[in-house]
Amino acid sequence: MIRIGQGIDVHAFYDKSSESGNQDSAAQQFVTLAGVQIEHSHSLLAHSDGDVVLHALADALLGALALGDIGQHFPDTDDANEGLDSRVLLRHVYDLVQQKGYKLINADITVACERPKLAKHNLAMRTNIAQDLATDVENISVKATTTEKLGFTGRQEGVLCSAVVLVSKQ
Ligand SMILES: Nc1ccn([C@@H]2O[C@H](COP(=O)(O)O)[C@@H](O)[C@H]2O)c(=O)n1
Ligand SMILES: C[C@@]1(CO)OP(=O)(O)OP(=O)(O)OC[C@H]1O
Repeated sequence: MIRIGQGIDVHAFYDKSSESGNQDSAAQQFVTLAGVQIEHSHSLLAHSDGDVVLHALADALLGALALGDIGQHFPDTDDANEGLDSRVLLRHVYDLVQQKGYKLINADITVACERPKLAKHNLAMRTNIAQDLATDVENISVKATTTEKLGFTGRQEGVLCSAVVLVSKQ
C-alpha cells in the first residue's frame, strides 16, 4: 500500500536587530532551513526555530497518514515548543508514521525565496533530512526557486516551502 502526502508552510522575515535592546548586527542573523543555519540579513519569525522546510515536510508526512498537522501535535500555545528544534519535531512525526507501519519512499521539496540563495546548502539540507528519516540522501530532493520578484516571496517578506512525500507499508 502506497500513500501520498503534501505540506505547505510559510514564515515571515523580520529584522532581529531592530528588536528593542538587541545589539545584534544584521550580518549576524541567520535562517534555519532543513536544520542548516544560513546567514541572512533577516531571521524568520516563528514560535519554534522557524524551519519552514521541516515544517512543510512534517505536514506532508502527517498528511500521508491523515494524522492531522504539526500545529495539532506541537501547538504554538505550548511554552514547551518555544524555540523548538524542528529536527526534533520531524523525528517525532516520522515515529508516528512508522508506528502506523509505514516508511518513506521519497520526498520532493521546493523552497521559494529570492534570498538567501540555497544552492550551496542543498546537500547539507538533504543530508540532515535523510538522517532524520533514516533513508538515503538519493530519496530526498530539495529544490529552490525564486518567484521572479512576484508576491511576498518576491518582495523578500518571507519564505514558502512545499513538500510532497510517498510512503509505503513496511
Ligand atoms: N533562493 C534561491 C532561489 C533559487 N536558487 C537557484 O537559482 C536557480 C534559478 O532560480 P529561478 O527561480 O530563476 O528558476 C534555480 O536553479 C535554483 O536552484 C537558489 O539557489 N536559491
Ligand atoms: C512549530 C510550531 C510550534 O512551535 O510553531 P511555529 O514555529 O510558529 O510554526 P508553524 O509552522 O506556524 O506551526 C506549527 C507550530 O505549532
